Amino acid sequence: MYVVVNAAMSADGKLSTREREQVEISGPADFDRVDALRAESDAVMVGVGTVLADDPSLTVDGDARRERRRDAGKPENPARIVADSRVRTPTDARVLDDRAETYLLTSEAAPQDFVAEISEAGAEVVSAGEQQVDLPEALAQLEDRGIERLMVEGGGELIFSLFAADMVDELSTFVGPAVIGGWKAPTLADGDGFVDDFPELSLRDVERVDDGVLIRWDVP
Ligand SMILES: NC(=O)c1ccc[n+]([C@@H]2O[C@H](COP(=O)([O-])OP(=O)(O)OC[C@H]3O[C@@H](n4cnc5c(N)ncnc54)[C@H](O)[C@@H]3O)[C@@H](O)[C@H]2O)c1
Ligand SMILES: Nc1nc(=O)c(N)c(NC[C@H](O)[C@H](O)[C@H](O)COP(=O)(O)O)[nH]1
Repeated sequence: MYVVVNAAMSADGKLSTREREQVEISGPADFDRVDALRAESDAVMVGVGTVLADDPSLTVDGDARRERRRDAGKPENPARIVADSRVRTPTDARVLDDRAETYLLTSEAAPQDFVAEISEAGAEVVSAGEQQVDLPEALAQLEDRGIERLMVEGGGELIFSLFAADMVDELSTFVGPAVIGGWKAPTLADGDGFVDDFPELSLRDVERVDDGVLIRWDVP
């Protein structure tokens, strides 16, 4: 599986405010690039923190892009994946609508009645790990179901775990023209953080987009 992480951060490296309120960091050209990236992917993944904060739909916006996918014999929208160890996704979340297939990755710690409810609401539940989703195991199960190219949109906790599991192949960050600040505001990689053995990145390219900068890194 090839894993691309994409996120937008403020000039000071934050993904959103300390209230975890979504901020439009990207401009129109960057949002359009994100839509194209979604359309090129077999699945788009977020952590449940992002579902609770933003209620994203994670579908492809551009009609022509959805049509191209159909012409290529693919579903109109990529699958959606939510890492949600204990099933905190609300049953009325947009990721559970019928516009795309949705996988909920959970752990053995997920209450069985929540698992039943979320399956009834339309998600396919994949269980891996004891307390937290075991990402390598869960993503291997999804690879068996044909997900080869995965785009991850965040947030910071999930992105950290993917780096910690050495599962990221590519990182794109749009750095936008705002300062958000705040000790508690989510950053690109949160979780426990690394103290040594930092993942090394190799700079692929840098481009001016909207009023910010798009930086693309390979993770060798
Ligand atoms: N600017 C951007 O590009 C962007 C993108 C996405 C999210 N965001 C923002 O990020 C914030 C949410 O980020 P976050 O870090 O709070 O949550 P997150 O989206 O990273 O979700 C984290 C949650 O995922 C679950 N999870 C399951 N298995 C896990 C694992 N192995 N490792 C880590 N988490 C696992 C846990 O319940 C954990 O609490 C929101 O404020 C949202 O607006 C911004
Ligand atoms: N690329 C990007 N630039 C931003 O400025 C920003 N705030 C996000 N945030 C990502 C977050 O996950 C959002 O929730 C989804 O981008 C919304 O997705 P939908 O349009 O609802 O599908 N992402």
